[in-house]
Parts: sequence; C-alpha cells; structure tokens
Amino acid sequence: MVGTNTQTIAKSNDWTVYPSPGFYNSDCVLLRPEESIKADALAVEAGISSVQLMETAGKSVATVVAQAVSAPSDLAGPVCVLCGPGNNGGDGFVAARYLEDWGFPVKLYLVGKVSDLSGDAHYMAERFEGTVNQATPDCVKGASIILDALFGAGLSRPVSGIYADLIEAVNHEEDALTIAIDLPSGLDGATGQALGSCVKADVTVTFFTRKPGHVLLPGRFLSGGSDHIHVMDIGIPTKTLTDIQAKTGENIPLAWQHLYPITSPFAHKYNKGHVLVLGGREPTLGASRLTSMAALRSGAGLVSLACPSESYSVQATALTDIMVRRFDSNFGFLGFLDDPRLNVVTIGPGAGVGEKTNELVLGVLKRDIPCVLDADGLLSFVGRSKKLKRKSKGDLKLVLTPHEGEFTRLFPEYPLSEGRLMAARSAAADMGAVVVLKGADTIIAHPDGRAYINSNAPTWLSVAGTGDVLAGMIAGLMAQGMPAFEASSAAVYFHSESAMTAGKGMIASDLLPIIARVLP
Ligand SMILES: NC(=O)C1=CN([C@@H]2O[C@H](COP(=O)(O)OP(=O)(O)OC[C@H]3O[C@@H](n4cnc5c(N)ncnc54)[C@H](O)[C@@H]3O)[C@@H](O)[C@H]2O)[C@@H](O)CC1
Ligand SMILES: Nc1ncnc2c1ncn2[C@@H]1O[C@H](COP(=O)(O)OP(=O)(O)O)[C@@H](O)[C@H]1O
Ligand SMILES: [K+]
Repeated sequence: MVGTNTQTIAKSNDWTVYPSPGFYNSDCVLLRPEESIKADALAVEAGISSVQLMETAGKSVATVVAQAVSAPSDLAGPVCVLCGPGNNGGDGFVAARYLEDWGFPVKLYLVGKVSDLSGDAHYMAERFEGTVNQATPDCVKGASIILDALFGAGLSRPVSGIYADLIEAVNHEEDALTIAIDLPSGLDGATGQALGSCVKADVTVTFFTRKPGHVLLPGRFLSGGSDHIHVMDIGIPTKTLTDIQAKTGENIPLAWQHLYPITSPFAHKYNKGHVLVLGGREPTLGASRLTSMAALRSGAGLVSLACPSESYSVQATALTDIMVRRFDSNFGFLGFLDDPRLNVVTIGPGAGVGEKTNELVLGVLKRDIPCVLDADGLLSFVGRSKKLKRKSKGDLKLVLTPHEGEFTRLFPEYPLSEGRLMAARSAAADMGAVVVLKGADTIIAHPDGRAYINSNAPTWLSVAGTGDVLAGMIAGLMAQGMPAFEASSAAVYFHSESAMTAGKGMIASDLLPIIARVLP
C-alpha cells in the first residue's frame, strides 16, 4: 500500500490538483453507458477499428462460454444466442461464429431481420454462416447455455413487448446457464435498476471497465454477483479514461490508498488527532461508546467522550481507553472545542433527537471543526437540512452518514426511487458535504460529483450498532489527516472488511478489535 504520513497530506479538495488515481484505472472506474460508448469512439479515433473492437468483444464472450464447459459434447442442449437490434446483438453474432467454429451446438435467434441491422452489427451478421432464426419465447426451451445479446449500453427505454416476453422466458429457463453480454438485457447500466423486464444472469461478460449498474443493487445480483462479472480487455487504450473524466468508481483501495495515513516513526498520540464524540443519553448509551472505541481502533491518537452529567458515571465506568468528560449544558460542551488539538467531532449515535443536539451541531459547524454527523445528529435536522449547508470550497468539513430511512427524512427532495447514486450525489452537492448513503451498496458522494460505490459488505453487517462503528472509523481516519471524502471511503471499505473477518453472526462490538487488524 502506498501511503503518506499525516504531515504531507495535502489540504485541498480540488480533485484536479489531487487526481484520484482510481478514476484513471480500468479496475476501479465505472463507466456509465454513454461514457463507455465514448470510450469506444475514442478508441476508434485512436486508430482501432470498431469492427475489430466488436470482433474482440464477441471472441472474449465465446472464450468465457468455452471456459464454463469442459467440452462441447458435455452439453445436453444447445447454446442459444439471443440477438437484439443493436451492437450488443453484433457481439452475439461474433460469439456465435466462434462457438460454432469451436464445435459448440449453437442456435442463434434474432429479433427482427438481418436487413434491419446496421453498421458493425449488420456486418457481423453477414459474416455468420449458421442459420439465423426468428426469436420467439419458446426458442430458449431446453438450452444448456443462453447468451443474452438483446441490449447492452444502448438500452434507452423500459423493455416491453416481444423483448419482455423473451426475457421472461430466459428467466424461466432455470437449468440453463445464462451469460449476459455487457449488461443483462433490461438493466440500466447507470443506475443498477431494471428498466421494465430484466434478464437475471448467472455470469456477465463486459468490456474495458465495469459499469455502475454492475456494482449498484439490484444490478450486481442481476449480473450474477461480483465474482461472476468478467471484465475483458478489448483493446481500448487506458488513456481514453483521461479524456472521459468519469466520476464514478468502485470503492477499492486503489481509489484512496495514496492518501491513507501511514504512521510515521516520529508519531505520537498528539499528532495522530483527537476525536470528540458526543456521549448519549438513556436508553442508547452503548452507541456512542461503539463510536468512540471505533475511532480509537482506527488510529486516532486520543478520543474523548463528552457526556451529559446524567450519563457520565455509567460511561466512565464502562470505558477504560477513552477519556470521559462531563458537561451540564450546551455551553459546557462547546467549551471542549477550545482545545486546539481536537480536530474531529462526531455527533449522533445515541445523542437524542431535538433542539439540544441541533444546537450542538450548529455550534460545532460554526467553529469550522470537521464533523461526522450520524443518526440522531441527522434526524435533529429533519425539515431544516438547509442549516447544514457548507460552502464546498476548500477542505470539506462535514460528513453525513444516513441510512436510507434517515436520508429520506432529511432529503425528501432527492427521492431514492430515482436511484441511490443520483440521490447521494445531489444531496452532497447541495450540502457541500460528503454524503455516505449506507446500505448493501453504500455510496460515498463528494459535492464535486465524484462518488464511490462499495461492494464488499457482507449481509451480516446489517446489525444494530454497526453504523455507530462506521461513524467512529470515519472520524478516526479524518483525525489522522485523511481528507473527508477519502477517509469516508476507506472507512466504509475497512468496516466491511472487518465484518468479513468477523464472520456470520457477528455483533457490532465484535468489529472493534478486528478494525486494527484489517487496517493497513
Ligand atoms: N461501439 C463499439 O465500438 C462497441 C460496442 N459493443 C457492444 O455494443 C453495445 C452497445 O451497442 P448499441 O449502442 O448499438 O446498443 P444496444 O445494442 O444495447 O441497443 C441499441 C438498440 O436497441 C434499441 N432499444 C433500446 N432500448 C430498447 C427497448 N427498451 N426496446 C426495444 N428496443 C430498444 C435501440 O433503438 C437500438 O436499436 C455494447 O453494450 C456492447 O455490447 C462492443 O461490441 C464493443 C465495441
Ligand atoms: N443488506 C446489507 N448488506 C450489507 N451491509 C448492510 C446491509 N444493510 C445495511 N448494511 C450496513 O450496515 C450498517 C448499518 O448501519 P445503520 O443502519 O446506521 O445501523 P445502526 O444505526 O444500528 O448502527 C451500515 O454500514 C450499512 O451500510
Ligand atoms: K445483454
């Protein structure tokens, strides 16, 4: 892992000054359908013919099919290739040609006529020497393998009519191995949502990079799951990514490892940051304890838990490694902020929803101290989220970590029904803050439009208190100088890694000792 110590971490959020290497790397970047069509066009401009791209794409699909079976003679039924009206269908014709050459029993079905096809797809259809059959819903019956080449990046409206009937027939054929070319037909590659009917693929073969729809849910599952999505190199030069300037990526270490705080040999607790967590009130006292311990386990030098007098003795008794401090009024809490070493405040877990919490948050923001706002800290702003707005110039100082329920209440103007990615991006841009929209495909959005989609969370991470742990991890990394967007992304990734290590049946406090083991 490449790193830098906290002394050298740059203070800027201008990503043209600090380019995120992930957006220029085909392993990390996720190209939206129109961006992937642009990548194809840029490759053609660079001198690679579009026919060659399609030839390589179709051949790579055939290779994946061939690798999935030990020998063509092992197949009980044919390989059914379903071709649609565009270039995705063209890929299907190429794959069918190779598979026939290699001795596979191929049956190709087209919606419409060869003469309706145009461009490269028409050219590839002419080159196919086998029979072109008319596609009907019955055609996939008894198939051993179904190659789905109906629609890819060019899907432009909800699927209906004969296409919907075909897709339903494909999904009904449960014994067949369904392999989607580029995208399962019907999947919106930008949002991960089905547009009308959608193929449920076992395997997806895509080209150059993954697309957001392969990582967002339900698209990831409709594509066969992360381990069954193959990305094939078809000769598109990586340098096209520099021109495309895509802003969506998969949340993997490549995205942020260059800013990860590596502890210098001269480090001591006072230069590894000091996190202040607002302690809770009855009955959710444990939440802020989880947050403060997670911040400490993530490498913060010092963590203090500031508790209202009524909960002070319980919290002080329960915690050994955290400095527990008492306050009697909001004024008292804000007094803690005068400590110049304190560099991140976390408010929310178990804090209580209402005026007191609202005032505390506004007091922190007024002092311009970096702040992670979770749970009750967010809910205290329902109906008045505009008060959280930050100017997005300079360092980002605010991270909001809502789950879907909190997001919907806080930002009714950005409905999740239009896609989680878009909703998180809009809220981040509006608030001038990092928005971490939690879920099985957590999205980390920056006000400038960049966003990472997380894909390594196991289902068992969804248990009470794990969100409190995440808030502490984000604060812990920010305290060590990692910029808010990258700290949030890294924390989300390692939070899921910790859950993977903890295993099924884990509870939130199990994560705490594991965090330090999974962090670099
Ligand atoms: N352009 C290139 O150079 C390459 C393209 N490739 C393939 O080309 C695909 C993109 O090709 P296209 O842009 O032609 O798009 P598609 O083949 O995905 O589909 C576009 C066609 O479908 C129609 N259509 C869209 N939505 C529909 C709906 N709901 N119901 C009925 N018809 C609908 C459109 O009118 C158009 O005719 C990629 O997904 C990939 O598979 C690959 O061959 C690699 C190279
Ligand atoms: N289906 C799921 N699969 C994997 N992780 C999930 C799933 N649903 C939620 N999570 C994760 O579990 C955590 C729950 O956080 P949150 O909802 O804030 O819970 P709490 O408030 O109880 O701590 C988040 O990190 C979220 O991303
Ligand atoms: K397809």
